[in-house]
Amino acid sequence: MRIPQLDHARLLERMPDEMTRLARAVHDIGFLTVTGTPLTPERVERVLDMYRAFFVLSAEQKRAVDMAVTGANRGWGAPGSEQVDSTANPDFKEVFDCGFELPVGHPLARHGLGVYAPNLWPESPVGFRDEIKGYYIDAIDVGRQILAAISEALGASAGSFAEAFVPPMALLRGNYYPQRPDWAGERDFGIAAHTDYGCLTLLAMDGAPGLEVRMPDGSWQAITAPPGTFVINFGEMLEMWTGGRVKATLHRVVGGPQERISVPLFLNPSYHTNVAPAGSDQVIFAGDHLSRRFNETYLHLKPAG
Ligand SMILES: O=C(O)CCC(=O)C(=O)O
Ligand SMILES: [Fe+2]
Repeated sequence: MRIPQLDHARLLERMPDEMTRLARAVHDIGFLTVTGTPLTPERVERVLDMYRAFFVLSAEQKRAVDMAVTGANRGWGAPGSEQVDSTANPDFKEVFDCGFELPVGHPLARHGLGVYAPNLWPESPVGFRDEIKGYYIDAIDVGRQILAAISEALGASAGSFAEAFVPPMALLRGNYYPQRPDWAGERDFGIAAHTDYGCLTLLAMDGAPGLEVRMPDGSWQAITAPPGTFVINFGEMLEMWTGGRVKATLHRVVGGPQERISVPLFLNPSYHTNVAPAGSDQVIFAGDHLSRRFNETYLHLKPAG
């Protein structure tokens, strides 16, 4: 089975064969690639270069924006700061996370919610904040367009979906994977097997190999994409919300001889969106699910004890 390759323009035009392929991809594999979005290869290269220039800074410099001394997940996450699989060791990747900042006076701002925590921006590299923030905004738009197409492909109205993402708890991450370390054993991963927590992940990467997807037959299939092609997958909330019609698929990075940078945009709905199966009488707030998963996986957010 192959991971389907879709075209953004054809999805925007709602071309029937592309919509059918989309509906199958979200259900059967839960992974696909998309080309032809407004996020050009040159733009993605610039974003990758910015993250690369940040990650090569010394640990001492990066510590100025270390999320570990905050109560949230904004800024730098050192190697070993996240454990996405409790049966594996903490991941050897390092990350930089930024998220949605609520406008001053927004009703949710009063609650000091970690999922809308203020961003931490490094002083170096120059231009980092503008480049990354700009990409964050535009990547959310592309993610929303793909979600709208999915909602229509599944027979729901795209409009009813859209308001659930205002304001989004979207998180943009830069992942840096060094070469797989000499000391790494069988429980050590760049990122251990996990499902993403939210709805849709729009994942850019530098073209180096590393990502593996758990296929329906249980095998791990390698996938890579050049800048400008996006790997799309789905998270736990969308699987719940759609009653399993969209799959949240396991994936991992074992790591190899080549270092690697990837940039996932995790598109999550607004805090009070009910992501319980549509039509059920359960209530599961998106913000509660996301906070719980953050608290389980970021070592500095784990409750003591
Ligand atoms: O690096 C990758 O390709 C995947 C990253 C990932 O799965 C994640 O950050 O959730
Ligand atoms: Fe992931």
